[in-house]
Amino acid sequence: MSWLPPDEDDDALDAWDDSAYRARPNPKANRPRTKRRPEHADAAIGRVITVDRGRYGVLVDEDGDHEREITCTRARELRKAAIVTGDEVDVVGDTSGDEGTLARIVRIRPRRTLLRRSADDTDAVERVVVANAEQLLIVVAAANPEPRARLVDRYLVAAYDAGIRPMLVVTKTDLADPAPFLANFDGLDLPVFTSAKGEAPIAELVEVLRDRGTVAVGHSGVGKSTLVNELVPGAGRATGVVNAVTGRGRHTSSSTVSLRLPDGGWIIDTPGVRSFGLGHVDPDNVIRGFSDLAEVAEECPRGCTHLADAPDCALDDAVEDGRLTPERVDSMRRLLGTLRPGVSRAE
Ligand SMILES: Nc1nc2c(ncn2[C@@H]2O[C@H](COP(=O)(O)OP(=O)(O)OP(=O)(O)O)[C@@H](O)[C@H]2O)c(=O)[nH]1
Ligand SMILES: [Zn+2]
Repeated sequence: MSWLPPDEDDDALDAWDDSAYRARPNPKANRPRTKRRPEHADAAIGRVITVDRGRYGVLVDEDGDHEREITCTRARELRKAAIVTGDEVDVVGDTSGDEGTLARIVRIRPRRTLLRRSADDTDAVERVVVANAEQLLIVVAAANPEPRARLVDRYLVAAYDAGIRPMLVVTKTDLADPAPFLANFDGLDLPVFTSAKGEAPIAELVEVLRDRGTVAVGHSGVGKSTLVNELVPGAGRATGVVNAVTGRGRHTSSSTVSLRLPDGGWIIDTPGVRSFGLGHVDPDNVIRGFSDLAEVAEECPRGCTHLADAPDCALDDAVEDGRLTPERVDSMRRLLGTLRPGVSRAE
């Protein structure tokens, strides 16, 4: 994991690091660093709930008598390891959380799941989005902005790759009938919720979100923050106005934040993105995100690429006999085409 968020300026962080003085020539300071460093056995455990330019908001003693949010910096020994919202971390130093105090994250605990994306499909460098989430709430609008099945396909691939259970919410059903769009996902074991202005399915969502960590993703302007604000009264997630011409939202929520649900569990709101690169995903794993196709592909010859030019690909037979729609197969093939270098795309 070599990715460092672009807003994390290493030099600025060093100013807070107690080992920064090592940069000055000082013969007496030449002892190995490890000897000077305590093992941090007394470290407190916390959950990262906000990340903002090298500062981490960490909740310690969660659900305990002394639960508090403290502000942390990162220890130099973590080097460039990305610390993301949802990470469980060990913190040392002043963990009182008092005004003006700054503790230090010294370790990232093993992650149970990891949602990742890449800048684009040809870029194998992954960007860690969120750690330890159990569910992915994919939010799309029935209109304004127009829903894109391919973006949802991408989220699904990322979810399976991360070991996270996906769910779909279609908002703005007061503006358009979501049925034609939803037909794309008929063959999937994908829980679907619909939401209209003033009629969000809050009670249903509260049930599926309860006591779990859920990360909400979606294109800018789909109404994700509106939904999060209803789920977490007082969350104050900024909501924006969608440009009537472009259908795009202004970038209103710009950071990834964990919010505690009143009935238990966490919802992690992420900034709206237009694309979700999968350059880090092994092409062989892509089909797992298309579970309706994966089932059929079991009948494929060994080593089948499932691409349009693959001989005897079972996906073609399934389209012919109506078990699969051409759109579904095409959607996966396009995605595979962008991930497999050198393979021509049927665009
Ligand atoms: N008609 C209609 N409008 C909605 C609905 N949900 C949200 N909106 C509007 O859509 C616009 C965008 O909503 P936001 O909640 O800011 O969208 P977002 O997905 O959080 O956008 P970013 O913060 O840019 O990521 C706002 O003007 C909302 O009032 C809905 O169900 N129906
Ligand atoms: Zn095949």
